[in-house]
Amino acid sequence: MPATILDGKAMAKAIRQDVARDVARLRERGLVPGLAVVLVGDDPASHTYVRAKAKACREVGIHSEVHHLPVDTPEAVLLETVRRLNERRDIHGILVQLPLPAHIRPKAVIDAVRPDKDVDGFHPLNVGNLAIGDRCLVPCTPRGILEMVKRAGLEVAGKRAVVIGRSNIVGKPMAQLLLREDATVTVCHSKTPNLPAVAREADLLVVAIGRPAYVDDRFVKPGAVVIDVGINRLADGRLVGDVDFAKVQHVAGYLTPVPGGVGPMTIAMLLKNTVEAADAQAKAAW
Ligand SMILES: Nc1nc(=O)c2c([nH]1)NC[C@@H]1CN(c3ccc(C(=O)N[C@@H](CCC(=O)O)C(=O)O)cc3)C=[N+]21
Ligand SMILES: [Mg+2]
Repeated sequence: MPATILDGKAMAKAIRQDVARDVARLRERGLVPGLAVVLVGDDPASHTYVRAKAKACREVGIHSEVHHLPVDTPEAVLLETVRRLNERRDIHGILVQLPLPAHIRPKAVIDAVRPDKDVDGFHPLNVGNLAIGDRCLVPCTPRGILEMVKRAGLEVAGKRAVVIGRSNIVGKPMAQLLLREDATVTVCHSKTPNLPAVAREADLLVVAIGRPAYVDDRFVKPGAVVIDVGINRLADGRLVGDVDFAKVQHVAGYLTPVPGGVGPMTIAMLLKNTVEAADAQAKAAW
């Protein structure tokens, strides 16, 4: 039996409708959630994502603004931009689009964002609070994946989860979230011996390694839930994930497509994080 496809596009649409309702309620109280996206340089993929984020904000009633800086912007100027946004009462979420040009230290920039406006969940305070299990802003992609799994009615507690990839943006926070949901979690990476055998233990397999169609049917236990975080643009313009969809669809029980899987959920969670940040900041101001 072929895998059930987890439709991230449809789920994200439903979430955006929920968020629109939440925004309307905040607006009735005179609170307009505001998101600032800072984009340095002219990377075409980054521009596409930033446009998608702005459109999503517009559709749910979140104020959004894009601060577009030239590729040769000094780090100090970027830091000053972030600090000005930190101090604005009308901006509740700040996202500095990654990757940054090589002359800018991403850590300096991530550390400069006020933790309560850090809608990416990348600041060390949010990372630490996620690990401890305290209140925090959770990174959008892992949060979107968990939301997808729950909306599909799939159980996480007690399951074997394997995460391939250990980035600070996806792999590590994904592992923390799954652990918090009582999964038994293994994190694998390029130095893991016999990766297919380890992956094959998973009831829930999350793939975020950034290699097109790397995970094939040998990595997948029959019936497993397979989440493909990859977005790889091939030379012919096609967008493919890190999972070989054609092969894995015959083995997996559930599978996310690319496009239309994790990507739209990431944007939906950015909207949710922005609304939650606005709500928390308004409460803190009382
Ligand atoms: N500070 C920061 N935060 C991020 O969250 C962040 C970032 N930097 N840098 C880049 C990555 C990538 N990312 C995506 C979001 C949505 C889609 C998405 O919606 N993709 C569509 C297709 C898009 C297309 O067709 O190109 C889909 O999968 O269906 C993809 C990728 C957020 N990122
Ligand atoms: Mg996707």
